[in-house]
Amino acid sequence: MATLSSAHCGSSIYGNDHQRARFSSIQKRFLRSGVSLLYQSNPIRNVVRMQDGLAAATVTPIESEIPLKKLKEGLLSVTSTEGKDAISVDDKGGDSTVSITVVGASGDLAKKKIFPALFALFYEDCLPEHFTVFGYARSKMTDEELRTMVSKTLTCRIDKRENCSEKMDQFLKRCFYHSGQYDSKEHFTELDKKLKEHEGGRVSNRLFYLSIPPNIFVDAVRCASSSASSTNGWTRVIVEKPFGRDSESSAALTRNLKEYLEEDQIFRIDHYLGKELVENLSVLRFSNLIFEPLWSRQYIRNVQLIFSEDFGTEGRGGYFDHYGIIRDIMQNHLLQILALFAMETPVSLDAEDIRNEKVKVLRSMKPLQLEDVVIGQYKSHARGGISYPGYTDDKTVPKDSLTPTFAAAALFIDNARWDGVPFLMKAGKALNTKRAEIRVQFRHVPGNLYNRSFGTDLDRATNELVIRVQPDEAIYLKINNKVPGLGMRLDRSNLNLHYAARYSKEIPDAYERLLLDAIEGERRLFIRSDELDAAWALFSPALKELEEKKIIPEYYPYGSRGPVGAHYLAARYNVRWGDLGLEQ
Ligand SMILES: NC(=O)C1=CN([C@@H]2O[C@H](COP(=O)(O)OP(=O)(O)OC[C@H]3O[C@@H](n4cnc5c(N)ncnc54)[C@H](OP(=O)(O)O)[C@@H]3O)[C@@H](O)[C@H]2O)C=CC1
Ligand SMILES: O=C1O[C@H](COP(=O)(O)O)[C@@H](O)[C@H](O)[C@H]1O
Repeated sequence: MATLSSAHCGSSIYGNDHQRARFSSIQKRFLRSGVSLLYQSNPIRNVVRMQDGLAAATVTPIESEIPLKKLKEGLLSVTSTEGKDAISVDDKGGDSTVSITVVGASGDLAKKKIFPALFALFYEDCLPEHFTVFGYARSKMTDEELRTMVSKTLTCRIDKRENCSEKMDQFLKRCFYHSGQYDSKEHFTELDKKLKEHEGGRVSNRLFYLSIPPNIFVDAVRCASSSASSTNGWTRVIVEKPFGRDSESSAALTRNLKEYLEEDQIFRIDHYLGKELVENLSVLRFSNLIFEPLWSRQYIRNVQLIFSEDFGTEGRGGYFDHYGIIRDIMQNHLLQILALFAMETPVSLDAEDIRNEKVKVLRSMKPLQLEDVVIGQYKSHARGGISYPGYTDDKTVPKDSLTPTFAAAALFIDNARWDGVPFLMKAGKALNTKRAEIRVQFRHVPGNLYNRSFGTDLDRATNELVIRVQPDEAIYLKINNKVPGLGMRLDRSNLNLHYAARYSKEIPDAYERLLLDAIEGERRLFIRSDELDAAWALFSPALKELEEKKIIPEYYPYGSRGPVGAHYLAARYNVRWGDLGLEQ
């Protein structure tokens, strides 16, 4: 019997019923050929994967009596295309390899996030046995210089420091560099040659991470797909945002990418979907009976999605000025959270089932109305003897720029569950705090016996569920509680799940989860093209109007709480921002 060893990298999503059912049908066919498989949830080590109607399994036999006569090196790889009802046995011998090419390796995101995430996966033993990392960019660098650059950004987890430098050395030895233009097929052909050398004749799987400015996405994809695609394994491309700047440009980008790639090869990344607490949203809601019955207009008064940073656009003003905060944060990160929050129960945890539900929510929403948006821009401010620059003080930003660095918006979902419930978003740079959170404010308790204890301010008495995505991850529920003692005094207290106190394990960076998923072919946390279209349809008209009418943003001092207009907007819907209370 073939057995599979267990590990910790894959997620239990692979163990859902639907996938188990598919696996069991493949298992039966295996049995006919004299091999039995055990279902195993870890897809990397055992390479047991179920994806989009395609199920694939690679099994390393441990017991010698397994009848795998026709296979070399004890490896069996089987793929089955659902629907076509076909199983092909691949007996090439040798296993597969994954080559990860970071296109734009000299850039900020590559250094800050991608290489460190790859190292963390390596450290955790989550990368396949045979993998290579290639940096690709125009800058001239040797392999050694890339390694030196990368090494400066690597850290080991606080809870895992053993063998740290040894592991870093091992990882760096797997990193290589190729210098080339993004629009040169010839240069990608050279890369292909190098990749092949490292792949050593194994089945080659290739992941390209486009960490470059969006205007060169299509050039890079054209060249990579024609000159450096895998010929016998998969080729996938991770595309970074921005995916266009409105409906038209986004559709054009999708069209152009699809000239060279199939939709299932495109992994549009929204790193907020890789954050631990965003991933936990569905778990919280669908696996706890106490929440799901409350998850509707009947009990929820409003939902707030809040993002704030306590620094400005420093260093990224050139990019930012072309997009602004609505495109940078709201149309993607906050809207994705909203869709996950508000979707109906998916048929299963399969990527397509989840994404189908997200699209339905997005398509049920009313496009954002101009009167439901407030925009702001930070101005310079001196505090404690330090002077903080205004947005337009950045040399890469035009002095007369009207680009919003802050926005608040009210959105509505026109469906039976959410009719009339305001979903308020607020996002800003250069504010007084750094945080991202979801706040769910519940309705007042009808005929509350204890109303007298709260006076006229009933808002103070309503329950609020806060999911603090970052920093210092937590989920807490504000409840009314009797202050211990002989009297009858109530206060507001928190039932608090504070991650640092509850879990000793360091929370992985979002990019780790997403890179691992892309390697595994798990698409659940990536944006499908119809989701993207629906997301742009909500924001494009208001964005166009804001720009055409040259609406002047409300100026707010660097480090403040942002424009007061945000409060008026909330008040119009009878809402008070939850992050501004005395006890938050
Ligand atoms: N940085 C961040 O925090 C985030 C970035 N992103 C997205 O990720 C992608 C990469 O971001 P980031 O690393 O900041 O980008 P960079 O501006 O640092 O660009 C990455 C690399 O692309 C090359 N490059 C830059 N400008 C041009 C140009 N005009 N023409 C050709 N090549 C160019 C440079 O490499 P070389 O000159 O060596 O070829 C550069 O090192 C972008 O799409 C960005 O929007 C998304 C979220 C956050
Ligand atoms: O996508 C982006 O996200 C970052 C914030 O990401 P976080 O994980 O640090 O919260 C933001 O600074 C940047 O402007 C935006 O492009």
